Amino acid sequence: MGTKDLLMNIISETCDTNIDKVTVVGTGDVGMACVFSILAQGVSSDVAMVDLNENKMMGELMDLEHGRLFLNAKISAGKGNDYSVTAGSKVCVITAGVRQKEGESRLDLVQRNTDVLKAIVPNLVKYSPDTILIVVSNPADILTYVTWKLSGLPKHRVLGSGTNLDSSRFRLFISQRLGVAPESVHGWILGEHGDSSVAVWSGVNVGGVRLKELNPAIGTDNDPENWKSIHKQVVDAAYEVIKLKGFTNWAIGLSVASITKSILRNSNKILPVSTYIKGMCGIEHEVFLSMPCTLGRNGITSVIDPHLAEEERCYMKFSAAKMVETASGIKF
Ligand SMILES: NC(=O)C1=CN([C@@H]2O[C@H](COP(=O)(O)OP(=O)(O)OC[C@H]3O[C@@H](n4cnc5c(N)ncnc54)[C@H](O)[C@@H]3O)[C@@H](O)[C@H]2O)C=CC1
Ligand SMILES: CC(=O)C(=O)O
Repeated sequence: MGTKDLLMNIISETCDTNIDKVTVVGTGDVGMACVFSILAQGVSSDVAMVDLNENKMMGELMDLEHGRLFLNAKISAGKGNDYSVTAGSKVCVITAGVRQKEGESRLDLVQRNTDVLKAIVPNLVKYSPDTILIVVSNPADILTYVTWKLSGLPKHRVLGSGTNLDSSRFRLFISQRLGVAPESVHGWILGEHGDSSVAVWSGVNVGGVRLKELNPAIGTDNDPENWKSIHKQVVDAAYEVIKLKGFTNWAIGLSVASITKSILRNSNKILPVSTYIKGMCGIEHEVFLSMPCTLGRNGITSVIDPHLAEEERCYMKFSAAKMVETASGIKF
């Protein structure tokens, strides 16, 4: 008898299945920020990772495992392109692909990252047919559409991380002007995760008071206080961070953890994520853009009609037209 047998009497098999399993594809800067936020916040206790760059991924796995004493979670990694490790995932987060270099827009990445998705999405669905897919790779809205097409999954189980991040930036910048906490500012950025995003100034409220009632010109060019510049700050935010450190990762990691948590906890929380919006806001094309969506273990269970002001509706249509134009050139 060995030490283990002398120490313990085995009375049943350990349970190897976890209803909250999450896979993250891509263990670059964004993927690892997602993994770390999900683990550190206890969103899931079973995280699998896949990346073509095997050395980087195994290095990340070992580094995290050395901290398992503090995480109490199972962490696994599929060697090379082995997706069997992802089997049974309730949520799969796709962060693989190229990122913007200084001067590039998100839309510039569309064909390169579409090609990357072709190698990933069928494998995820093969091993986790009941999964919910969250697309983070850029351009996130178009790639969510591509993922939906490649996966064959119903619309409510394919979503993009969308403007959950942009809305976080929006609420932060408003909160900084007002000297309150970001969570006490209620405001939404909808539409594209990117340059044509739509700031819903008509709905921004703090302490139950709509700022538009106090300052009817808010968000317009006629506002002497120029609150509109905050939206420009949101649009410029990623470019500014990329200029300074080469990429963005921490905020998107936290944003993805919050979306994942809302799904796994069956929370019915409403978050701005990228979803199929044909038929909404006068949009007639098959596009994915961010709208306030209710999230739970079935994925997206409802989409809120944001009752946009006329000008905001025009911006939303412009955002949709931009997506259609960019998507029309891609081959997949
Ligand atoms: N939606 C959002 O809010 C945000 C999206 N992003 C996007 O996330 C993506 C990833 O960015 P980073 O992590 O900074 O890039 P990175 O270069 O650090 O990591 C990308 C990883 O993808 C892996 N990869 C490439 N092809 C693969 C494949 N076929 N299968 C598996 N793994 C593959 C690479 O080996 C690499 O490790 C970019 O497209 C970036 O623009 C970045 C920040 C925010
Ligand atoms: C890079 C990017 O999409 C972001 O940080 O918003």
